[in-house]
Amino acid sequence: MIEVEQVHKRIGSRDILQDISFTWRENRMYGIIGPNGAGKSTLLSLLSGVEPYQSGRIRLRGRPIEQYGRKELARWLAVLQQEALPKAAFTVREIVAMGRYPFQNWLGQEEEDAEELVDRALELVGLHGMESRRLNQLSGGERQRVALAKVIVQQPQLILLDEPTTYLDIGYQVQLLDTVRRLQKNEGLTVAAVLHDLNLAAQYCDELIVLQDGKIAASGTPEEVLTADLIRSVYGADPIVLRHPEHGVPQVLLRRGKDLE
Ligand SMILES: Nc1ncnc2c1ncn2[C@@H]1O[C@H](COP(=O)(O)OP(=O)(O)OP(=O)(O)O)[C@@H](O)[C@H]1O
Repeated sequence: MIEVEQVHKRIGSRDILQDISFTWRENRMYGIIGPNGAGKSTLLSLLSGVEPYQSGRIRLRGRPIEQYGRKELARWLAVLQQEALPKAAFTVREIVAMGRYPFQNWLGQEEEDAEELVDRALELVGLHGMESRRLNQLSGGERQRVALAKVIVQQPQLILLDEPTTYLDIGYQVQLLDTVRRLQKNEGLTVAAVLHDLNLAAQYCDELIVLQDGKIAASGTPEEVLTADLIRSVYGADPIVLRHPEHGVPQVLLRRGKDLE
């Protein structure tokens, strides 16, 4: 689905990403983790085709990403970014329906019944009944769910999520990631999410990539990657790593400073 080969991204005189290589397959959920400023969002922008890079190669379904037109990319790749929602006072329903733009002809018509898709997406994210509310009348968490519904109506093969759980309380964090994971499994999609919460990353992702200073510090299954040593060396925190009592995946407990004992 995605092949990234020795990609290098420079902004000004700074190397933001260096020597990035990996292959992502269909029907998998990938997590991108790492400290602030490591290059996670930049990597996601490169994969979505909106950012150029200096050297290396990104191939989507065997074709270099540069060869795709905007609309063609949007027909099978969707990015969840709350900041990318329109600022003006559109209704929830209007915004979610905007996810169908790539499928419309120049008259704004399309073959699929978009209304039905919008209804289903609103239902899936629990926003049914709020469809005529305006975006500026919603909380951060509700807006995040609008952004997910807009992604769902796009019916993408690949979903890129940039910190999707920001603004969400723990109940909605689990609900959002459950929805994404169910969709990924039911439709056989590829999903990649930048996540700060290592415990959620371990529970939802098949594989993780750890970025540090623009380079891949580790990659593999959560079991392989989330060790106390790795977390210490990448984040400078000294954690306790346990197994989840139900799922067996690694879970990270933080320790406060020794002087506070
Ligand atoms: N337009 C830009 N101009 C200059 N530097 C930039 C630009 N965009 C990003 N950077 C720098 O590139 C580095 C990587 O940024 P990026 O946003 O990809 O990191 P991140 O891992 O997503 O961080 P965070 O966890 O804080 O969101 C940072 O040091 C950032 O300051």
